[in-house]
Amino acid sequence: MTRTTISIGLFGFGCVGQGLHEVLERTPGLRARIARIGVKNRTKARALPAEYFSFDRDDLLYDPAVNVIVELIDDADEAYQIVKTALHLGKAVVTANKKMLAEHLPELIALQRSTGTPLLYEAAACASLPVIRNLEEYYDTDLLDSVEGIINGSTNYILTAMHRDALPFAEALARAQALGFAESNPALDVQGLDARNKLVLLLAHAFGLVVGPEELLTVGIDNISPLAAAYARERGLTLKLLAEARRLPDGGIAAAVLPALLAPEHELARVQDEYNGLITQSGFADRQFFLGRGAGAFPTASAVLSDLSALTYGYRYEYKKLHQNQALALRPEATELDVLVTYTNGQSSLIEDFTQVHEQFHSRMQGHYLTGTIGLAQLAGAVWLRAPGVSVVRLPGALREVLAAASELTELTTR
Ligand SMILES: NC(=O)C1=CN([C@@H]2O[C@H](COP(=O)(O)OP(=O)(O)OC[C@H]3O[C@@H](n4cnc5c(N)ncnc54)[C@H](OP(=O)(O)O)[C@@H]3O)[C@@H](O)[C@H]2O)C=CC1
Ligand SMILES: N[C@@H](CC=O)C(=O)O
Repeated sequence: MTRTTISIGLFGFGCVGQGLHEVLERTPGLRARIARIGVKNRTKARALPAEYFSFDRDDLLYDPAVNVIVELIDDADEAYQIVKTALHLGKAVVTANKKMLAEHLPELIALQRSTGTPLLYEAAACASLPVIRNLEEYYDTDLLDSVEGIINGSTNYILTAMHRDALPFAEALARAQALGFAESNPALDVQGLDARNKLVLLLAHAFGLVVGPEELLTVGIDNISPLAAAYARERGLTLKLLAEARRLPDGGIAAAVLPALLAPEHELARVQDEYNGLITQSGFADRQFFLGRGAGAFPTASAVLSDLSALTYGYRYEYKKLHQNQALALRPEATELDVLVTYTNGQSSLIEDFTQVHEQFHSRMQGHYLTGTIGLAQLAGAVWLRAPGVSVVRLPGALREVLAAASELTELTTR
């Protein structure tokens, strides 16, 4: 789309939709105007005159004056219908809906190709951080080794408030909701599912690997035990929710979302409040660190604005790495990691799933913990992982290849 004037059919006038309205008012350089706004609740008071609003999606989708659909609603199923219809109608789409994208990515990529219509979604991963376009355009896939980071603003806000301000979990979450950072269903944030949905997008643009969200091991911050928190505190480690995707030496990819303990000098340990931080590691550029606000009305709207601007010069995702990497696959069975597991009585057999146990602690009052090395596939399939009273946290260190680790060990013992 290379029109100079964008006429927007905007779906959603909540935190991000209203943020976009204000951002557009204050950005006269971009010739974009909101023609109509699709919302759901007929009785809600609105900050704009009633004639702007419609409760029928077809009023926007089939309006010949609308040439771009911006989808900013909190209902992933309805969003999917809107986006699909818009692409079929040849209307460019900008969306921030990572749940909808992660659940339908293969179909939406195919649809962009068959209709020749662009679908941009920079705001859907890390809000204000320009990660998608960077991963898509800047890094050659052969040189990119890993992306790892804090990619959910609400959980980082909650963990910061609990650690720095000593707020209880429920109060910290309530503040994240009041500030507009959390999803309408905050379980998506605290259970790690929002980070998982974003990781699906990062995998596609970083490595050309399209996976279903359910293929990624995901553990949130809703189950961190007091014993795990005490373990971190006593050792001066910082708890963060991390998403990681890493190329293995055999060419496969290891990826997961897990709470993790970080040494205080780690860049990500210093990412506070709703900020996100993403580290890329690549062959020649080496280690790079992106930092910025990962949630909120204006930071998210700024990414939507950037996509709108990109549409005016004909930008679209080409998914180049997807074509280069047809054989790439997730390899959880070839990956291991070090974890801390805290548990209550009756779960002691979980020790059998570990390839190495480093430490064990048992207390009738405080519960039990062990630290050790476990395969990613083993962890993902463990029945005890979701059992009441069990809490799993990654220890410092990357996801790594099982065979490489084993051969390093042999090398060490034969020296
Ligand atoms: N908040 C943030 O920081 C970020 C949010 N996002 C994503 O942006 C999207 C919007 O989030 P946010 O603005 O926070 O959500 P809000 O809950 O603040 O607003 C949701 C909006 O969607 C509208 N809506 C819901 N269902 C429908 C429907 N069936 N038809 C039409 N309109 C509907 C609501 O209408 P009504 O006004 O009538 O209730 C409301 O205006 C989500 O996908 C979210 O994941 C992405 C990055 C950051
Ligand atoms: N709920 C999300 C909003 C932005 O994507 C988050 O907290 O990161």
